[in-house]
Amino acid sequence: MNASRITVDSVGKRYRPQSSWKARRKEMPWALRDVTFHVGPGEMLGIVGANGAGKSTLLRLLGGIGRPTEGKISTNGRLGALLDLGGGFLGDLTGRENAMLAGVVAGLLRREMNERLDEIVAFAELEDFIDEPVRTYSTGMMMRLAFSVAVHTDPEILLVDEFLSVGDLAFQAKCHAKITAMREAGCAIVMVSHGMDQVRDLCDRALWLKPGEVAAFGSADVVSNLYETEMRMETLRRTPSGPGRKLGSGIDLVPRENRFGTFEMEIVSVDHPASIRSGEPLAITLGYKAPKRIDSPVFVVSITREDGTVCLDTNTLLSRTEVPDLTGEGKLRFLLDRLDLAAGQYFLDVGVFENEWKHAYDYHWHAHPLIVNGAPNHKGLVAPPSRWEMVR
Ligand SMILES: Nc1ncnc2c1ncn2[C@@H]1O[C@H](COP(=O)(O)OP(=O)(O)OP(=O)(O)O)[C@@H](O)[C@H]1O
Repeated sequence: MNASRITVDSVGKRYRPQSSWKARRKEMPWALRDVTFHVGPGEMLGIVGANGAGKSTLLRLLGGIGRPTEGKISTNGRLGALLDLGGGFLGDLTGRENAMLAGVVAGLLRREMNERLDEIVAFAELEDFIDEPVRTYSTGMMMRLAFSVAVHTDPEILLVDEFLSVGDLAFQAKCHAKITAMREAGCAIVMVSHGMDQVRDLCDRALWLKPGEVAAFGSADVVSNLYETEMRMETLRRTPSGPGRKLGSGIDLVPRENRFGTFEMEIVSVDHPASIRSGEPLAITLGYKAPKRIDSPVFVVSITREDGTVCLDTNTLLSRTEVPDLTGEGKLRFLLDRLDLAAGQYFLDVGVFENEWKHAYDYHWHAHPLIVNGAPNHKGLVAPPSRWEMVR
């Protein structure tokens, strides 16, 4: 039981150029180099890194697709892989037929799959569509089916590529619960993710890849913090110095003081009440301006206390709000049904980020004050509705 499910020893991968004789003589760069780790039963490893860092290459190698150019990978256990969000399905076959096929490919008998199909379909919430061809499915439906099949084939090793970024919140919660149950049953999981919160929440350890090298490997908390620190440094490096700008609300924004980013896209207005009573709703409307098209940026809102304590920190990725590619000017609203904070002085920090968190386009830090009044019967940070009762 204690033996590793996955052992990766000094693995490197260099693709062979396919195109011309001339290209073939040129050496390709290493897509991966010197990667070493192991994943034991019940452990979960997150792989993080920017585009082209080698995450999918590593996941594919773990799944037995292709061979490492150097080093050795050994796996010990039945493999379930979810590498391309259901892209492996055949469009003309129905959901049921595809599920059956995927299960048999994963090593189950047809009889075993027949017994599990109802459960698979119910988990994927596709009862009404399972006999339709999958070409009529949305990406979300395909992903739900692929995930459901993968987790119902009793894998001892599960490889997943970004699956948790698709689908609604309720389904995500179900996936999380299923993953926890699988880990408790001894399944080793490797997940590629761009979301550091997800890595922190779900994974024990994380591997940060940069093109051709391992940038860090260790506890999920430490590695995701390092990754985020690098993102902050990159934002600072890219922030041009220049004149400040006054927002309509009278707020002064000064680059490198309370404003950071490349400013390829800007937050041009932040509308919110200057003060609210504890327990009231809060709406923050962000006006943006993007002279050139920005691919699905991530909007961020956090509420911090004067002393730097973060009271709330959320973003469109975390709340699974799809932000389309944006050009020109527009607005976006963040709504909090109630803000149960203790009375005091807070700041709304707002930002818009590159969709893989590589850097900020525009981030306003401690520029927008918010005063919370009321809540006389609470000390501390939060002040939800409360009462005392004598128990007899
Ligand atoms: N089949 C292939 N043939 C040649 N080069 C490839 C192939 N697949 C990937 N590469 C190259 O290997 C490197 C790593 O790519 P990989 O897709 O593994 O990165 P990634 O971290 O998964 O990126 P992304 O987040 O964009 O999916 C890149 O330089 C890529 O161009």
